[in-house]
Amino acid sequence: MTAVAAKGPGAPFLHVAVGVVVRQQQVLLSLRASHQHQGGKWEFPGGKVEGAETVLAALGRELQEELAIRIEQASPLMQIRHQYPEREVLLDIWLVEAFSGEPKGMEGQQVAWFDISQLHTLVFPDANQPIVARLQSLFT
Ligand SMILES: Nc1nc2c([nH]c(=O)n2[C@H]2C[C@H](O)[C@@H](COP(=O)(O)OP(=O)(O)OP(=O)(O)O)O2)c(=O)[nH]1
Ligand SMILES: [Mg+2]
Repeated sequence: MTAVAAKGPGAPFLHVAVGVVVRQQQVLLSLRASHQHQGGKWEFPGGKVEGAETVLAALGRELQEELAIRIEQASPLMQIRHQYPEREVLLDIWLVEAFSGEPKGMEGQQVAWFDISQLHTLVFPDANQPIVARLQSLFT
């Protein structure tokens, strides 16, 4: 069962597996559909952790479903707890250092590679700012 959205301290939060897929100095992003929560913003691909799944298993499943790639090597990068007005999320963020297949938007979403040095020009969900900062310090 997926944790449901609710407000306030101690309330259930949404556990989200997030993949920072890197290749050379670039990172892969997907555009969230306008009808989604935080729609119209660029995201790191991923999605909700389901049931008893590990975060890495959830990430593998989501990257397969959304991009048709298979993770070959990944390591934990950071966690971010963020309270949106509508819901609280725990982003479990992994660096995906190797993968097989060529990513494509399997759910009709726009996907693109961006130079890490250009990430500051894009609009991300509010929770993501620390990820962008970390990547810029790691890759420059
Ligand atoms: N994937 C992803 N989600 C993010 C990022 N930043 C951020 O705040 N989120 C939030 C937005 C959503 O509230 C939540 C992800 O939930 P979601 O509903 O899109 O997950 P999902 O892919 O399982 O979607 P679905 O199958 O239910 O459509 O995490 C990010 O960089 N990537
Ligand atoms: Mg998703």
